[in-house]
Amino acid sequence: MGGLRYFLIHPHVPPIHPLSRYFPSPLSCLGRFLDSLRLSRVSFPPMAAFQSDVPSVSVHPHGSRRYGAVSGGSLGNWHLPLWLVPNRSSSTSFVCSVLCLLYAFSCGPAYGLSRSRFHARLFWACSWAASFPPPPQVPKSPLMLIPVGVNQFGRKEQSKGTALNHSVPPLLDALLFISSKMAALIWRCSFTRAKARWLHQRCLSLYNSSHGFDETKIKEKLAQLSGGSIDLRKGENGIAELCINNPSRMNAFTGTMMIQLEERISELESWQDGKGLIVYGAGNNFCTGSDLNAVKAISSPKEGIMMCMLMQNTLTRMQRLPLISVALIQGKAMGGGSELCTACDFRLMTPGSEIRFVHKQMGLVPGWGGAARLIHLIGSRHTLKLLSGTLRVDPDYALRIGLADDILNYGDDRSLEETQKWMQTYTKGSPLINRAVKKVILSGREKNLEDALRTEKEIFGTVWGGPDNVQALSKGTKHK
Ligand SMILES: CCCC(=O)SCCNC(=O)CCNC(=O)[C@H](O)C(C)(C)COP(=O)(O)OP(=O)(O)OC[C@H]1O[C@@H](n2cnc3c(N)ncnc32)[C@H](O)[C@@H]1OP(=O)(O)O
Repeated sequence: MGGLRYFLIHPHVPPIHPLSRYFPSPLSCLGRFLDSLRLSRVSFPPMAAFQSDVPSVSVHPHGSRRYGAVSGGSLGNWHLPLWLVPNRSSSTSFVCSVLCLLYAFSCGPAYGLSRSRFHARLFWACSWAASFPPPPQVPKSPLMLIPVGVNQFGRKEQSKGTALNHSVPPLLDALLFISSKMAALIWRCSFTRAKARWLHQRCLSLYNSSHGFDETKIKEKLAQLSGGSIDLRKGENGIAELCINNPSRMNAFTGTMMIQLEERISELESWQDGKGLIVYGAGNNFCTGSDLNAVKAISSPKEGIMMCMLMQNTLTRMQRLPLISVALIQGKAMGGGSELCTACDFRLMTPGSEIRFVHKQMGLVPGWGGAARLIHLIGSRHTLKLLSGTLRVDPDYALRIGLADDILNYGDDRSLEETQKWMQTYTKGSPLINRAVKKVILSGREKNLEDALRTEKEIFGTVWGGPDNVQALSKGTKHK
């Protein structure tokens, strides 16, 4: 056993990039896995900074007799300890080299270096280092990979180093290129997935553990307050129907219903064929807010805030679905129920129905995001009237102040069918184009002008030359 064949570049500096807070596990898992392969890991103490960007890599036996080592030089101002891979079979070594590169590539961006700068530096230093020979005890191997290392001893040890004249096997370059490409590809895929998860968590939701939101704990509590259900039916026409189903309590939200609502919204988030969503209540009432029994059971302010965070997260995610959403309001929409209807894009009211923000009479203010959303819908003056006066908002009044978008003809079971018809005008065309429309509205509503314009451009890019666009052009569509 003797001699270095591969080693891994492992940034030693503490994570500084914000993303590294959210992705500790893939990197550390890979690191731990590499450790488990019993590679020799050499960690140099952190250095202050390298003065020069010029790499000076020297090759010399270092540390142990069993492992050759290469150290010294500068990779920007990075301090990079090494993992040394002793001689193993070619296949193990190859897998190790891919893992090492994967790790190195993953660490770069996570440690705050842009991808292109990191790659450029890595390759530059690698090719520089590769032009040096392996330590004398290392047998020549076509699979021998990148001896690169940077540490504060680099310069000191250069003089001690054994620089040998040795040309790199030409195959090395090719293998280095292929394995680095493979590693980059794997890294890019995993990073994209992780990024998507991260965006989903951080952007669609409002609260996470960094805000003191303990989702598991509040869900455990809510799970004890059972009754009712939230039912989802995804139609083949791309319109989903979400039913608040607890008619014996006028569709008031129990704890389990709050949990189920979040689960249904997750389902809708991954429904790629969806265009629209109708939210309605079972048995000719919309929803009368929190189940008063649940309100009593979670009466401590801390738990109340947690419940409020959960519901705000869920309703914000509902509002941010790429689906055109409509609240069908029959009977009563009261308290949290009135807040729920403000999280939809449109509100349709049946004759005799009412929306009422009764919170003040309950010694509360809206907590599911209803006040903030209502101000966006009808302005702060009308919102103040509705909240402070706990006014009954009938369909005419709602239409007048812009809270409702239409009054339906039927107040019974036919109202759902009528809502489906009403939706047709707004959900014509493919899911792709409908979702794109909703996305531009969302970005325009939630982002500042510059960011919204950029997002609009990106969404435009997803439909320009797309199937709907091509079809419209080939039909010679005229807008008479
Ligand atoms: C941040 C969220 C804050 C909140 O949402 S706080 C909750 C706000 N909601 C309320 O306060 C509604 C209280 N309920 C009422 O005022 C009345 O029940 C309501 C809706 C005007 C209907 O009155 P009526 O037509 O006379 O019918 P009723 O009172 O006999 O009710 C029928 C059954 O439904 C029940 N119910 C209605 N709303 C409920 C609720 N939110 N929680 C728990 N149970 C509720 C009510 O208790 C009654 O059940 P039961 O027949 O007595 O077993």
